Amino acid sequence: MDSPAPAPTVTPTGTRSSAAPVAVSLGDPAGIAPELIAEAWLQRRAAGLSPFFAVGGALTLGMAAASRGHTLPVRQIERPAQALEIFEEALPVLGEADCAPQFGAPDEAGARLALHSLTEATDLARTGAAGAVVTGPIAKARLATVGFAHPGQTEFLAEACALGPDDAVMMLAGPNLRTVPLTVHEPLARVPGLITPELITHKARIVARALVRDFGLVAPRIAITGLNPHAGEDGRMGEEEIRIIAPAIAQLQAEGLAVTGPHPADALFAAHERSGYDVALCMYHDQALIPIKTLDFDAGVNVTLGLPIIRTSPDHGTAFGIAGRNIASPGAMIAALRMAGECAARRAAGLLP
Ligand SMILES: NC(=O)c1ccc[n+]([C@@H]2O[C@H](COP(=O)([O-])OP(=O)(O)OC[C@H]3O[C@@H](n4cnc5c(N)ncnc54)[C@H](O)[C@@H]3O)[C@@H](O)[C@H]2O)c1
Ligand SMILES: N[C@H](C(=O)O)[C@H](O)COP(=O)(O)O
Repeated sequence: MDSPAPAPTVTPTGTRSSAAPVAVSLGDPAGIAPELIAEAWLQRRAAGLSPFFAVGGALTLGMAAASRGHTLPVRQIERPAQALEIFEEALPVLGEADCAPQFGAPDEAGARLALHSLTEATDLARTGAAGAVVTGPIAKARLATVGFAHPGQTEFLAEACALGPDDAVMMLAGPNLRTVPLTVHEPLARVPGLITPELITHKARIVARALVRDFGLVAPRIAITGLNPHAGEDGRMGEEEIRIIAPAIAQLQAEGLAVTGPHPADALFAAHERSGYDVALCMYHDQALIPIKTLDFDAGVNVTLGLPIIRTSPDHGTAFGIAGRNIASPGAMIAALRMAGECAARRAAGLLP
């Protein structure tokens, strides 16, 4: 692969000094999010986490911690800023919305609490009362039953920030890899019709800007995949690469971005290829998410690029099958909290435009 030199990075200083605490939404309370939020607070010092607070769910969080054999000190707060004062002693919880979940058995009350917590946490980040929002995983089909009309939280956040759905870009980031799905929660049969040069250039520009602003890369290298086997093999296995993807890449290169491709996706995630780029822009959901969840499941973070606010989430879902059983690993939740704190500190320090 055509591999430019590694992009230098700018590192923020004082990543624990973000002015406002991080707001955490509960996700589906019957899933693993509450126990992992509790576990992350218990590990806050060793993990070096910035202060955070949960939006609602004091009882839920206590029950979730108990399912892992912990007694969790929880303290109600009335304003986000109070989280900074008490974070060392107790897990701050803002608001009294709650339920008594049966772990592994999602219900309507839980879906309503999840939606309320997500909405409130997002609002707090939008107004600046929270420095970032970390969202617990939701089951989209269950939230749809209580009025959630979006394919996922990414599109919900875009609308809450008065942006179009394509202006909020999903990136999965782990220690070994960053990937972006160009098309996201779409049936596979629709994907070829959704891939356009405009969508590729639009999302690639958002990715490049965000990797500079929020991740401190100086000149991010973006590898763009093909859609078809062998990136179309010169048109013998599909023409999207020739008609759509290559012209978009040429346009981005003309703008001075460090973009390569279209790359055959099958080999792009091998170790020797990964050192040649900072992010892979892939054509559809599973092309992007299979490699990262295979390589980095326990430390993978879903981060939304292009928003005026910072939003991260663990890469996993609700995992109802293991909720409340002291099995779920807190690694990705801790990584999401850490990344939110670091990105908030970068923006607060104004290191980069
Ligand atoms: N950020 C989000 O909101 C988000 C992300 C992915 C999936 N989901 C939703 O979650 C629901 C379940 O999706 P799924 O089953 O495809 O994915 P999942 O991530 O919930 O589970 C996949 C597998 O990984 C295991 N697993 C998940 N998290 C784990 C952890 N922290 N430690 C150990 N094992 C873990 C599960 O037990 C399961 O075997 C769906 O409704 C989906 O929409 C939400
Ligand atoms: N596509 C994501 C995944 O599989 O991990 C996930 O569904 C989360 O999407 P939102 O952040 O848009 O809810």
